[in-house]
Amino acid sequence: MTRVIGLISGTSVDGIDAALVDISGTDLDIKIELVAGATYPYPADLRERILAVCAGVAISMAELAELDDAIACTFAQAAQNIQIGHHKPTLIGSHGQTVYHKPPSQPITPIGYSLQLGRGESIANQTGITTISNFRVADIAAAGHGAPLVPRIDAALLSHPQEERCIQNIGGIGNVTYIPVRRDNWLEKIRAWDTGPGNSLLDLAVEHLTDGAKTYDENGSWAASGTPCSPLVEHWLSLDYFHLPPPKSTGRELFGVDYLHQCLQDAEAYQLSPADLLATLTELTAASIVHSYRTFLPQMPQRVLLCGGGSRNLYLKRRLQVLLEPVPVVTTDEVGLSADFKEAIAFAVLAYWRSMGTPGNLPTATGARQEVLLGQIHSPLVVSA
Ligand SMILES: Nc1ncnc2c1ncn2[C@@H]1O[C@H](COP(=O)(O)OP(=O)(O)OP(=O)(O)O)[C@@H](O)[C@H]1O
Ligand SMILES: CC(=O)N[C@H]1[C@@H]2OC[C@@H](O2)[C@@H](O)[C@@H]1O[C@H](C)C(=O)O
Repeated sequence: MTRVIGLISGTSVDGIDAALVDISGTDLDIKIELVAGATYPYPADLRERILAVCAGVAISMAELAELDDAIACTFAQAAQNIQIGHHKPTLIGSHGQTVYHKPPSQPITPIGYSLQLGRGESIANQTGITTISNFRVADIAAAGHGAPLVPRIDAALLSHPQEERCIQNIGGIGNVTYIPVRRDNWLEKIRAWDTGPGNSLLDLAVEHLTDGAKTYDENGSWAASGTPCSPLVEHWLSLDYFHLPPPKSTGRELFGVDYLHQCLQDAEAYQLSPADLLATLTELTAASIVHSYRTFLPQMPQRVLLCGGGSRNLYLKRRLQVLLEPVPVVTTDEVGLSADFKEAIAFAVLAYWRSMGTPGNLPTATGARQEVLLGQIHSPLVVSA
């Protein structure tokens, strides 16, 4: 058994999800136990700086270096905090903070680009624990998107001998892993891609409507008091991304501030109330997820398992249930895997696999030419007495 810490801050940039996990077994036959999980919010000024960079604000190289290390410090602090009261882990898997993601586009740029800040060498030195980071670069070097990487962990932890499942993460961005029944050549039949916006546009809209007083629509109650505007959703669904066949990945570069401004402009013609606007943006998330299943899956799954912060949005969950009828929609908690900490657990597992020489990507998910080892290993400095 190996005790590992998994760390990630996702595209919502709300804070660092940390999971302390005991892992045993090999490759897809692993067992995990979540010993502790916690979210450590970013200090407000650091969050603002990250969001500005994500939105394309220019910074100098010196500022970039400073930001990289400020993020590494908060990640190292999260790793220190999650260990309190527990035996020390031997490994950290840190995703870091994505600040830029450009998928490959054939034939112009066959190699994509994805930048995660919060350098692993700094986390290793601050914690005294070997840290694996930069998980996306090896997949990108193999002509993959470098995302989504969680599908192989979904396959290991959530596949089923009799049930076809979709695992739907709803973070800032949404992503799905379709897992056929676990038999024969099931691994080759897994499909995965980023479905489009998760909470990113909703969060930005709530901030805009409340002048920054609120950052998200708690439980989806505000949207639930409105009505979605169907013609607008139909119009938004005509965006190229939703019709692009997988493998595909996206980020705040597409579904960020500029896209929301376009949505607000489109909405003016319909004179929507704030609640109607939020209901319409929520519907875009739900409809784009379901549209992508109906368009790109070999068949509809027997069950959908939700995870990520958006699984707490009860209105969004209800809309998904209605659009997916008769497929049941539940959360991964209901099958024993934490919906809040699944991504952090995934980076603990990726670090574990890297330490054992096991590949972490699924070429059918990322489009990479082959399976590759993911992550760069950073040993802590040995301080001589
Ligand atoms: N109780 C709640 N009600 C509604 N929405 C919620 C609730 N709790 C969290 N969320 C939403 O979930 C978001 C955070 O989700 P999560 O932490 O899964 O995203 P992320 O990991 O940053 O993104 P990604 O998976 O794209 O990298 C919040 O920004 C908010 O929009
Ligand atoms: C570049 C990047 O950070 N992508 C994230 C983002 O957030 C959700 C979705 O888009 C997913 O593709 C990915 O994260 C998860 C952890 C993944 O790689 O599976």
